[in-house]
Amino acid sequence: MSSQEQAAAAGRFTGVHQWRGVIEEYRELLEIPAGVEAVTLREGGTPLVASEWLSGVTGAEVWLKVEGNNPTASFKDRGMTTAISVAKHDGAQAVVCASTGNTSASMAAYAAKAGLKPLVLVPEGKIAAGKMAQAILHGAQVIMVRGNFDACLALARQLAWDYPVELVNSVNPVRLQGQKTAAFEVVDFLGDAPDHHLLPVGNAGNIAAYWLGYTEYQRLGRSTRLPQMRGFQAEGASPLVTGEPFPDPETKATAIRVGNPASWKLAEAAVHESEGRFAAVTDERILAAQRELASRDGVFVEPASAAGVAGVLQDVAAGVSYAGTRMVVTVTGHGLKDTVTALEGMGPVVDTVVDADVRAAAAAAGLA
Ligand SMILES: Cc1ncc(COP(=O)(O)O)c(C=O)c1O
Ligand SMILES: N[C@@H](CCOP(=O)(O)O)C(=O)O
Repeated sequence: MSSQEQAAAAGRFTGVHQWRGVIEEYRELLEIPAGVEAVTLREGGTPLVASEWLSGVTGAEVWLKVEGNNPTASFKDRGMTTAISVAKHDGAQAVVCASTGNTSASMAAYAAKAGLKPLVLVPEGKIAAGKMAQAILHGAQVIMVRGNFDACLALARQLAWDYPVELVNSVNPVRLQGQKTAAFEVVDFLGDAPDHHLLPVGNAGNIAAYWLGYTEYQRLGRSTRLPQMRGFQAEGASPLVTGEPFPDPETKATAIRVGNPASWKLAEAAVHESEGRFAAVTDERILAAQRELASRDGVFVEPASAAGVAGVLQDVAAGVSYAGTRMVVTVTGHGLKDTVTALEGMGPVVDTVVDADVRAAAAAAGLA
């Protein structure tokens, strides 16, 4: 017996297949130049976690695609490995992005790994502390802009146009190449595409990327069907629902506080071609969904990430039937990124203080 076989027999991790990151796992399906060396933090390979709670609520088989398990704790890493790898391959020295937080955290991490200079433009006062800390610790130069995300993106585009710095927002098509691998993983895991795929939508690159992935897999014969794509936006930032840009988008789900999504047309095409739809969910529903997901399924996501879950609950309350179907709901980023918003509105939840005494603790816990 080889040492690997012995380790496997003993039930230990053998390293037979260590996940290599999305470029090496799916290189032949990615439209990136041949020979690009992967700048990777072993992103992707995230779990599909069965949600007994949502399955019970809907009568469907519901899976959560938990993207907070990526290296910088959001789905952005899938696109950043490709964008930064190609930027480095092409000789870039510096990269820039506009961000509501997660893109900046991801870009900064991959730029650090690649030895590139990261420059971040964020809307002043609207970035969760955890994301800001990530960008700063990874060495980004962070510039606060008096304006919203859409203004930051316009500025980032102009900077990349006028100066030697590569734009790595999702308007860079290489980003979507990486992000489409989430759809590949769903099919690889489930054996086929689900009936419905639900997810939060902000700048709209991700829903476009999933659709790209699903349609490519079907064309390759790796799946037999396509899911209906259902995108959920925060009510105060729901241009894809109303059909008009929001000049002043507002939502507590700061990650999706976007008034004029860059991938508007691609997202509309995904929804139209899949016979899906967009819908808006209120901040109250988003925050309630975030709390329920954490307390019922043990999955802690940031507010924006709960928009798809809020959408499922809203649909069911409105009489939409998912019964008997198979659904995937992407939860896009980890809850630890924004603990302030998570605890807001919960009141004094930890207000019991006792001496280090077992009887006092038992009495306070209602055990005695
Ligand atoms: C946590 C989180 N969820 C959802 C989204 C929305 O993704 P997209 O902008 O690709 O629509 C973003 C970023 O926009 C995000 O950071
Ligand atoms: N939520 C995003 C907004 C920018 O998205 P991108 O996918 O176009 O980079 C963020 O995290 O900044």
